[in-house]
Amino acid sequence: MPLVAGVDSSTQSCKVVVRDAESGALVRSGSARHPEGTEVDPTAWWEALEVAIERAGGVDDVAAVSVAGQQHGMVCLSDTGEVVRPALLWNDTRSAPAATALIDELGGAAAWADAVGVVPVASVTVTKLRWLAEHEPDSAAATAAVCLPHDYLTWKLRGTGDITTLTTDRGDASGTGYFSPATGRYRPDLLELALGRVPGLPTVLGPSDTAGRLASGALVGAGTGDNMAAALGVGAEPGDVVVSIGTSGTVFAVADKPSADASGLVAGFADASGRYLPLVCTLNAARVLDAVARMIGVDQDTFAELALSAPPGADGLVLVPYLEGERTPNLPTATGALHGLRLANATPAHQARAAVEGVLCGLADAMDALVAQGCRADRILLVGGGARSAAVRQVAPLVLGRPVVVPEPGEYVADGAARQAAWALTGTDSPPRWRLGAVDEVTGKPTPGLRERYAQARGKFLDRPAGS
Ligand SMILES: Nc1ncnc2c1ncn2[C@@H]1O[C@H](COP(=O)(O)OP(=O)(O)O)[C@@H](O)[C@H]1O
Ligand SMILES: O=C(CO)[C@@H](O)[C@H](O)COP(=O)(O)O
Repeated sequence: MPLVAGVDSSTQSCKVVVRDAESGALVRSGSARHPEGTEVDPTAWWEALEVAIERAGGVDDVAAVSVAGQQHGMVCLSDTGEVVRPALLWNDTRSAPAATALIDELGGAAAWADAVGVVPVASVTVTKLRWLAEHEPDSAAATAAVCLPHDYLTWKLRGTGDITTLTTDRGDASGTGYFSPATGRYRPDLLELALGRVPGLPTVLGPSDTAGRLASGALVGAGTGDNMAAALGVGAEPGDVVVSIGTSGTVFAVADKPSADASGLVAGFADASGRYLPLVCTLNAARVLDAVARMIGVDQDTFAELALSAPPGADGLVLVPYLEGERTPNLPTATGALHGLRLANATPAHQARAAVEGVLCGLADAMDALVAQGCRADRILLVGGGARSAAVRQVAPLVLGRPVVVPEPGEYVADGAARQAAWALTGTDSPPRWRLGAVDEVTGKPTPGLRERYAQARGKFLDRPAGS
């Protein structure tokens, strides 16, 4: 049976899986770390991809490969295909004032939601281009083409070196702020509004299209954004809500119609199957747990044990998790806060519990916003690195207020990319059916008063110190 490879070039690392194209069975895998920070030289992602491929036993024997990547990152290329400046990532908040200006200039949030399905916040690529034009005009002038992380890696894999051959897909393009998921077309006027001109853009491929070939002759699929790939990886269908706890916290659903939420809470993305992917994203998820584990001086497993040893609701201790500022709600200069501290709850266990509950309360708010947009939440699937935590798995239904289905720990973004590669190979109308594998259904009684207490606390925090 032919093999296919899927890549997840996410914020913290690059993961590669090699699977059987027909059954989806995992054959081998590898990963490599990415540099820290909210601006990263894209060549570091390429180097990490090469290492991860090697650790996965290479791709010389695969028949097709697809790349999924962290969304929104601004990759600027010169006319000879050199990187002009480090990419600004989805979690870089410096373009928040540019987002506000662009909203005003187009006539308000509803105008953006109608045009491209998203209301710009600092994460969205179009705001980063405005920041570039204002703060680094030389880099802006040197930018002959702009693309996204998965577009860049897909192009590097094909090795043409010619920026006119860049490709993307409608899923990732829908996170730029200059592509309309509803029409399937770029909005060059919005790009011009941001940057003052229209640089070269990747060609938008369909879900099972081929971008080109590797030197080995293997097909290169269209690739997509990491959340779109995760939806493919878990086989999400309308009625499913996926909650992903990675560097970002995301809550999303597959939908048959495009969405346009003028409140800006729900981003109306396209998916990787030809449908749509309304999504809410927070900047603060697994890394909040990492940070609190560090603060109390324990590893992940001890952190989870501590969190589960504290009572639900942490005896009133509430963590507002805005350590990175926040995107949903749109509070780019916010910081985190601990509220309700008393002698009785001043313990590592209470802090661990409050951290898990705080992150999940933010995602429960996100799920409410998604449901308010008309998405059904018949089944909730929990994935991402944070879902490896026993505390997250057990506390999730107590906060989300419904049973939660947890697939076996795995790399669902890379799996989704592999499934897309298999689809490019077969050329069928829909992606091949791969079995999801064992799932664990976790239930529990919702914690009384927890979300109300979080709602009381979430607006109370200090802003970041000036200049930081
Ligand atoms: N057992 C665990 N408990 C808690 N967090 C975990 C555990 N395993 C991994 N993580 C966290 O998951 C995060 C990485 O998740 P991942 O989905 O790979 O992120 P990304 O795709 O954004 O790079 C890291 O912050 C890591 O600390
Ligand atoms: O910005 C978004 C979604 O809109 C993020 O979800 C990024 O796509 C990064 O994903 P992870 O690295 O956290 O998986």
